[in-house]
Amino acid sequence: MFFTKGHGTGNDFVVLPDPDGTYALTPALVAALCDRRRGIGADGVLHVVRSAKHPDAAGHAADAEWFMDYWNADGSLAEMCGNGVRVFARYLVTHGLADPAPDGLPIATRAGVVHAVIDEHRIAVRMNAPVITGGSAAVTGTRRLDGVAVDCGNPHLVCALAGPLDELDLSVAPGYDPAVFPSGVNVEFTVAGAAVEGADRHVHMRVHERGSGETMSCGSGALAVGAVALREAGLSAGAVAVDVPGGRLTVTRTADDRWWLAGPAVLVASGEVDPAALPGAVTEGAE
Ligand SMILES: N[C@@H](CCC[C@H](N)C(=O)O)C(=O)O
Repeated sequence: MFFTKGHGTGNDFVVLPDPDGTYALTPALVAALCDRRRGIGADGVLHVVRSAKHPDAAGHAADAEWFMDYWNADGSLAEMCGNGVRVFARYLVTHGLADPAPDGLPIATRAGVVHAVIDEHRIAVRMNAPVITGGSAAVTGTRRLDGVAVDCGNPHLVCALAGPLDELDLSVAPGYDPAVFPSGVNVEFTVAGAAVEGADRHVHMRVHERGSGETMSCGSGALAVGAVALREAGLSAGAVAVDVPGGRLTVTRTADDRWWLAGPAVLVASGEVDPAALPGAVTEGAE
């Protein structure tokens, strides 16, 4: 299987090109590819397949040629991955599978079609509007933290802290209310930052992702954090700089209610992986 490795602010992915949808990926194969010691290692897999060739995206084929079939490192599927879309767009354009469109390259996801605007260093994605759905709480260590539930296509819980983020132990998954999040949740922990140029708000964030553990960045998580920060500031439009362990993402809500997620997206390596050499000699699903 041919692959490319890429990342957006340290949120890293194995990109698997399969335009005609000949792979039947399995959770075991995805988990083996993402294994950081015995596989390639990544937070998730971006399966690059034509929308028309995948049952989860066939309904979007008229609007978006390409479907980002996103898998978490544990082999679970997710509806959305904001950094993944940006790396996916970089892959399509770099490999001549799509042209950068000035009004945005459409990409189908399980949460609908989003649009990526590409330049040399940054990729901005027009995301679907995040929806604040209410309150809930997360438990980390001995602390119970109130948070705001946000639907970005995938579920998020944004918990603001007074103290430093580096005191949190995110090697253990935070507890959450399964009645509020029956399919699990990505949990963002935030601390307000000092003012930065070009942003109305500045937030530091760490994240524990459903299906991947603590990652260096989460684009949809940054979108959720941006939505909460703008709401708390009483702003109906504005920009939020979100600093994650892997760099900076910018979330912008425009006056006409468009939501943008922007930051770097980089391809770092390409190669071939032998599924038979992966942990558990996973061959099923890799033709
Ligand atoms: N890192 C991603 C989110 C990936 C999916 C998430 N773990 C989930 O299960 O919802 C991002 O950049 O948005």
